[in-house]
Amino acid sequence: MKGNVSVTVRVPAKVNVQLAVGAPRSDGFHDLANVFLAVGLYDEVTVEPSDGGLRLTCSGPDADQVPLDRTNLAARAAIALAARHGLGEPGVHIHIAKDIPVAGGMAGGSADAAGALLACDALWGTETPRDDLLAICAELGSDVPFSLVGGAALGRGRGELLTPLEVGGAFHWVFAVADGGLSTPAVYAEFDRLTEGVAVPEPEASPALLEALRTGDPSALAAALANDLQPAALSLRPSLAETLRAGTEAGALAALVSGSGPTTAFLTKDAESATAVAEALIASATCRTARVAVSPAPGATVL
Ligand SMILES: C[C@](O)(CO)[C@H](O)COP(=O)(O)OP(=O)(O)OC[C@H]1O[C@@H](n2ccc(N)nc2=O)[C@H](O)[C@@H]1O
Ligand SMILES: Nc1ncnc2c1ncn2[C@@H]1O[C@H](COP(=O)(O)OP(=O)(O)OP(=O)(O)O)[C@@H](O)[C@H]1O
Repeated sequence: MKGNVSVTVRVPAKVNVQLAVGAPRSDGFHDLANVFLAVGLYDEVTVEPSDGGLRLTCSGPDADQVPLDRTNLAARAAIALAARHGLGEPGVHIHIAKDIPVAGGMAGGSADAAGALLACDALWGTETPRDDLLAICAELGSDVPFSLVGGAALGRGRGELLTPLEVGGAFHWVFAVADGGLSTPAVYAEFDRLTEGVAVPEPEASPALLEALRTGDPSALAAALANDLQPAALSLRPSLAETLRAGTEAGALAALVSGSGPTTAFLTKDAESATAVAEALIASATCRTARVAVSPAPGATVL
């Protein structure tokens, strides 16, 4: 074990620039072609030794929506890592400084899990091999491996089998944060309901989209953005259509629901346009707030 220092890890949010969803599998998950892009909105996870067993605290504007018991994904990550090394019940205080919208389709809980895992590994000096960390991430949730890795990646299987992707430039985004969250399982269930009786094709990554990422071309990426969960999120939250329209009318190149929503994402041509779209979205009163962010962002990083 290393000394009594604290360790802080910074972890990005994500947007799915393509989310192709297949038919439901026998284990209840869906096979995906999930093109993840990490964006520069971050949670920070700090861990330090605790005499009182596992303790969790959270700060930030949405902190009251974050569970502070063992169901929190960050707590589950610490418990899983301790078990992997036979350390028993972890004596650790985990603090989450939360800036990623909660239940917003931006993988906030997954970010905290990846952050806690990396931070505890550093605090405890357990030096877990990267592949083992990724395997623990995959057990914690389908989005968690990407939160560790960051950048851009294609996720196959249920999203946990990652292939890194090249990104040729910076993309400027606006994220409109909605009031309240959407449950990810509920959105997948709505996808199943809406596609009942329809032959759902095998999910495939779009070559045009991968090329747009590779060349860093925002107009080409805007034309290729696609989210198969968007009709389901709109069905559960019809008011999101107004937010999408407000951002498009304000000059965004393209608009889509982020993952399972209800956060909506707007790709813009540059930083100046992103600021203008964010201001217009706030003025439209079709969202709680709007945030600008640049991608790609690095994965979980010890500060
Ligand atoms: C919508 C996305 O955020 C896009 O990246 C992810 O697919 C969701 O990933 P996540 O929140 O890490 O989801 P998990 O915690 O693994 O699974 C939660 C629930 O979402 C549904 N789920 C998730 C991933 C997947 N490939 N198929 C699914 O059907 C299942 O009902 C599952 O029980
Ligand atoms: N560390 C955490 N931060 C936020 N929510 C958490 C955390 N751990 C568990 N949860 C629970 O998970 C639910 C989903 O929160 P989260 O912010 O991860 O959603 P999300 O961003 O929509 O996830 P995804 O994009 O991966 O589907 C919350 O409503 C909360 O009850």
